[in-house]
Amino acid sequence: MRKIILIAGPSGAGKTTISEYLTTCYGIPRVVTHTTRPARVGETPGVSYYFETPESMSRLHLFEKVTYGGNQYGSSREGLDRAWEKSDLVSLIVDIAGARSYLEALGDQVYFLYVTGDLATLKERMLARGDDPEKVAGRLAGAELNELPADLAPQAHVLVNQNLTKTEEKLDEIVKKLRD
Ligand SMILES: Nc1nc2c(ncn2[C@@H]2O[C@H](COP(=O)(O)OP(=O)(O)O)[C@@H](O)[C@H]2O)c(=O)[nH]1
Ligand SMILES: Nc1ncnc2c1ncn2[C@@H]1O[C@H](COP(=O)(O)OP(=O)(O)O)[C@@H](O)[C@H]1O
Repeated sequence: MRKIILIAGPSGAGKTTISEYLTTCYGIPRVVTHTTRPARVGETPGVSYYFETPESMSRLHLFEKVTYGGNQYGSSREGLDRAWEKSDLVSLIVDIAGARSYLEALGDQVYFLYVTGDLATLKERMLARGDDPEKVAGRLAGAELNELPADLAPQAHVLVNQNLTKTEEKLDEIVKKLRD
């Protein structure tokens, strides 16, 4: 059965690191999402994002959509199917609202990985990564924190990403289980 590893959690928790590990070590592709914002220098269409117009965006079958800074972002059935053509197991980083939409739409095809860590560590990592210090506080409060809601907790596999080697060992076990 085709499956998707949904990766959610606070900023700085290690979602990108985990998604890249899955790609590098297991060839698990990340589902590419869509946006109406212009491509930045160095971004490749179809790799960074699928770059859309509001019109082409409206024709997609979107699981969920958000607007940031006047630009639309969304993940689509089409993008998921394209990733599934490459591999039966794919990953996608989503916020909690997105995770909810996928769990509702795809049920047991979803492996919901909730990555987290203690707030002091997340803050340190974001600053070390070069994030704007003014934005860091915002990302660790309110809805932006992407806390795990109580109703989604039974479906979540919580991974506390502290020691990277231990995290990678857990990911190895997860992939083995999902591919068996
Ligand atoms: N809900 C949702 N958010 C997305 C999607 N694609 C990208 N985003 C989010 O949109 C936000 C802005 O992305 P972007 O313009 O690339 O800027 P940056 O990630 O802040 O450099 C980020 O928080 C992304 O995670 C999507 O398909 N759905
Ligand atoms: N287990 C870990 N130990 C130390 N640093 C880590 C660990 N996991 C991730 N990092 C680093 O922390 C920062 C945030 O990780 P990232 O994957 O970008 O998080 P997210 O995508 O959830 O915002 C990055 O600079 C990354 O290299």
